[in-house]
Amino acid sequence: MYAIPFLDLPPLRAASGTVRLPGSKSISNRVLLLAGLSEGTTRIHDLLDSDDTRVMIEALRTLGCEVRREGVECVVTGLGGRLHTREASLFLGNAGTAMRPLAAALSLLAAQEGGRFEVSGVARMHERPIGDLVDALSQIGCDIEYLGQEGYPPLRLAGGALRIDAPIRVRGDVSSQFLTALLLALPLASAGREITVEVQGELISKPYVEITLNLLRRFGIEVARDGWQRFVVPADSRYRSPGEIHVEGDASSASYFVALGALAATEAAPVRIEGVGEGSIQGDIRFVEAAEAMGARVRRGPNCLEVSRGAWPLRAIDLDCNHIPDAAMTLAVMALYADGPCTLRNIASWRVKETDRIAAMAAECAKLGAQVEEGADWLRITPPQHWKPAAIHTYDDHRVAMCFSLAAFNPLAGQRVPVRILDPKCVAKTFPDYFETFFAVVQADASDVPVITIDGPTASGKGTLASRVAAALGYHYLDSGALYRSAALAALHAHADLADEDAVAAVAAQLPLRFDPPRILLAGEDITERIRHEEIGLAASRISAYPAVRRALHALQLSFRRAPGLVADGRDMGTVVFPDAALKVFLTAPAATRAERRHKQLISQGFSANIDHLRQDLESRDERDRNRATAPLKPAEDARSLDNSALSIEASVQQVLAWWQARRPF
Ligand SMILES: Nc1ncnc2c1ncn2[C@@H]1O[C@H](COP(=O)(O)OP(=O)(O)O)[C@@H](O)[C@H]1O
Ligand SMILES: Nc1ccn([C@H]2C[C@H](O)[C@@H](COP(=O)(O)OP(=O)(O)O)O2)c(=O)n1
Repeated sequence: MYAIPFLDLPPLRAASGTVRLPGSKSISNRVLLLAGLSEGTTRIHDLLDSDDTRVMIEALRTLGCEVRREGVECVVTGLGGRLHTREASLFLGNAGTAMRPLAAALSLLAAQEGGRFEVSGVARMHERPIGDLVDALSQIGCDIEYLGQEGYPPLRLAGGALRIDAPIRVRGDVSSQFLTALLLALPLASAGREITVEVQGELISKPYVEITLNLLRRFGIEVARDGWQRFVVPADSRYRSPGEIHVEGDASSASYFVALGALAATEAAPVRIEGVGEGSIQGDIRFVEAAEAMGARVRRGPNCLEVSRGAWPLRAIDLDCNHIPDAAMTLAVMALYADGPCTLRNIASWRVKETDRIAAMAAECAKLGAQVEEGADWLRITPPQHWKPAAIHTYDDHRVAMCFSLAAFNPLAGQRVPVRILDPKCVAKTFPDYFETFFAVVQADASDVPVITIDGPTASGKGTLASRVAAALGYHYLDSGALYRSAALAALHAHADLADEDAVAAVAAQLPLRFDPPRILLAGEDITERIRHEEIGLAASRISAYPAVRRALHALQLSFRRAPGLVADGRDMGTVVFPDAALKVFLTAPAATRAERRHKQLISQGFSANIDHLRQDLESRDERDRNRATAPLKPAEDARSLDNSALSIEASVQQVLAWWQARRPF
């Protein structure tokens, strides 16, 4: 996960490959709650592991459920429909799928058995309405207090006395989650009586209610419905664990990859999405039809989709999006690539989600250069004439962050601007590895992928600086010295004569190296520590003077240049390997300082070392690296020099980041 302040996406041109979706958030949290209320044990396969499921699991544990992770499975031993704890405070983050149904279930249980619970969340959760649910529960005798603003969490669920003698009325036109919460919880109060729920107003987001009914059925409860207006929970309903249950991939998360295919994949090399497909119970699967209307070519399989570009530019649409409220946000970004203005209608529920999503999508699309109009429940987007490099604010809303990754495909619309995603870690709500998954299936032109080079003499701190700058930017990291060291070690293993340039180059050309950061494997053997020995450093310095060895390692070094970007350290990164790097740094410190640093470093790693020998070795290495004929150690003409002898590591990192920021267009 990218726990960094921003992530810059370079201009992207193509996409292809396979994506395995994380589990659906809506299904995961419903299944967790139902398993938690059931008697016995439920083994859940493919449960989503994200912020929202974590708060649900913590809440269930607090209430006395046993929840165990067994590898990728999650095993829940439920409460059997009765309270085990009569008082608790539950913190539910920003998870609407935890707040609403837990508030309903705990109000009913507290009213029946006596109990006192408080439910709260992050600041945004306290701005998300819950009054309609509280009203419905109050009608039947639940005692619920608002602890902050009326109509919003936090709540105290303080008991009461249930009287259910008439249909329970609940509004369905703000959020379908209120109805879902009631349907999930009311079986708790069904002893000796059936319970009817009547929806007031036109029910929105019906497919989510369908998921609820479907999962209740899997847990033994058959709710009857009359259209979308009346629902009847049978008398004496009991939650019965199905024993095992599989969670589908998240259909809303699939939307980004469907869009990716529609924008940038060919039919011969489509984007393949595994985890949802034909027969999915999630409403957002119908996003696929909207994408097809815009031009996507989609092949559906039982548990997969394959998507490629059909029409180009995409076709503009005017669509009622009520049935796909979450996935429809993705259409707003696809609209940037359409052949005219796109209008998304009937999306009032966007205003009460993680953020006001209509306002957010409008503001951020406008930053990219689109013309945007919005109404209470609609949004119209006209594609940009000129795309602008924009820093996309994400409002702590995972979907805003994921949607705008698609804006990086602007080269397909004739532009070439990077896109900055602020606070990228907000995707953890539903898809912690979103960007890693995204980068694994997108391609950029190498020349569009930014490179920062850090060259300098031995022990100047290049590796330390470069790896930290890479981590701060979410970029890949190339330690080119490690390649020369690995080649030297491989040559020694192969008993090659280090004086024989051709023999060493032959080994270097066939290096069975694998990078599994921070580990380096040579033919499967972990050589991470081994190559740090001084004798390997000296051997590396020797063989690195051979032009044939340098040629043999050239392509391997270039292959590290992948989206979103690269920080490379070595001797000739800025002069030879990446001459077009966007920022070049030449790092120095006096030999005495460097010898001291290396000495400390080796001692702390448990190696013995003599500082005078180290200094001599270091100076002779500098000498050889500087004076060799091919790719000698020297600053590139356009490099910035940094003498870090008086700088802390952190100060050097900040200096390089400041230089970098000054070159970015945001
Ligand atoms: N700016 C700095 N100030 C003090 N020590 C540093 C600084 N940069 C790096 N070091 C220390 O110097 C040692 C050598 O750094 P390293 O990154 O391995 O150098 P190189 O990759 O240039 O050989 C490490 O122990 C590191 O922690
Ligand atoms: N781009 C590079 C990187 C390293 N080398 C050579 C020169 C160095 O003496 C060895 C080992 O490099 P490395 O960066 O790991 O060495 P130090 O940690 O700085 O001592 O490889 C090179 O010639 N070109």
